[in-house]
Amino acid sequence: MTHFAFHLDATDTETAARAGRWETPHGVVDTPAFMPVGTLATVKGLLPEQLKATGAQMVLSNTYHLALRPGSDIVKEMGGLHKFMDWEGPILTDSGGFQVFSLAGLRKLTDEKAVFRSHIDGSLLELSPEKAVKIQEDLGADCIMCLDECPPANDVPEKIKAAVDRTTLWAKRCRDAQVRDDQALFGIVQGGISEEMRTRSAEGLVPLGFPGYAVGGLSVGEAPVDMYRTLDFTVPHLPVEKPRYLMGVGRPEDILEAVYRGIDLFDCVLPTRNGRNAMAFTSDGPVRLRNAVHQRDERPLDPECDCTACTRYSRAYLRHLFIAKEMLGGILLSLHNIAFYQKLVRDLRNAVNSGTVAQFRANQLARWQAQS
Ligand SMILES: CCCSCc1cc(N)cc2c(=O)[nH]c(N)nc12
Ligand SMILES: [Zn+2]
Repeated sequence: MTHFAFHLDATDTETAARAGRWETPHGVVDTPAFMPVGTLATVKGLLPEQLKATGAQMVLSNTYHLALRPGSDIVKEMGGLHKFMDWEGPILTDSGGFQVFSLAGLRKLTDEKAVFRSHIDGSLLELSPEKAVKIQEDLGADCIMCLDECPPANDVPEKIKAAVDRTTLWAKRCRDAQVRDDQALFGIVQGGISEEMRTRSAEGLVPLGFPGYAVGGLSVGEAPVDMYRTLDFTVPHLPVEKPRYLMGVGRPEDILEAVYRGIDLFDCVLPTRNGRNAMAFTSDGPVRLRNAVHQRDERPLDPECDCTACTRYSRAYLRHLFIAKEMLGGILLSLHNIAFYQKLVRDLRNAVNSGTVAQFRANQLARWQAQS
């Protein structure tokens, strides 16, 4: 693995927060980093140059969806994901397991593989560790994920344990199935909200020597306090010198709390999904643009934001676009929300470098809570 290096530039003195740089074959990722989700090889409604202008360096795509449509073979024939979607920066793909459990009609799950029905045409498909790696090698992302089993947060302990052990078994098979040497394969820690099971999962995965580790199995319905407590006893088991990725998280306050606990990488559909639904994250909390209160409001959405939506348009105009069902509304608000998340992680990086994370967290939470 000659193409990756993670440099820890600063670690906060009072908290587990850190700031670093992750070198990948398609460029450097400054951490903490937020990765916009482009499930079907597009961050919905945004051109790559618009995305780049927000400060986003790395984006996500989804193995399950792309394998079903257009097919990883076609993406490979077109030159791989970077060329296909014209994104020059680093790309991460998920392994597909999470979507098989959450989206597809799971038909059969054994240690060997998962058999499921496509949510598109109902055809019977199967996903094994070896197949998940092969699909991600064909797609050509820089960072790929092991096939894992993510149980519901409130599943019974025996099922959480079984998912941990299957995830470790599958991680070994994924590592042994790799052919390319220019992709970083991450192990995914499972274990629900149980300290014993999280420890079991980390102690099974860390000796396998992955170049980075993801914390999976969270943001699946557990209470925020349970997510934060789980991070408190999971992150210390992960190697300090390797990147840590918290999957599917989250709200701005969740990212704040997770950076505080030592997480480096994040992805979440909230900025783009909420943007398409007229909900904006701002420095003073959420703003719902369809609300009549904005009808004659000439102020910008967020005076502390320098994105296109906030520098060129009023709240009145943004509300008009949504009421008129104009597609520009969803585009502008997706752009703004991603710019908001990029500013949040940028401010957090600066707070780590200046040793002020605890103060930044207290001030930010007070400001957001004052509005809710
Ligand atoms: C493009 C989607 C990226 S993150 C999806 C995701 C989200 C959440 N919340 C958990 C998991 C998980 O436990 N395992 C896997 N593979 N993926 C997860
Ligand atoms: Zn903005």
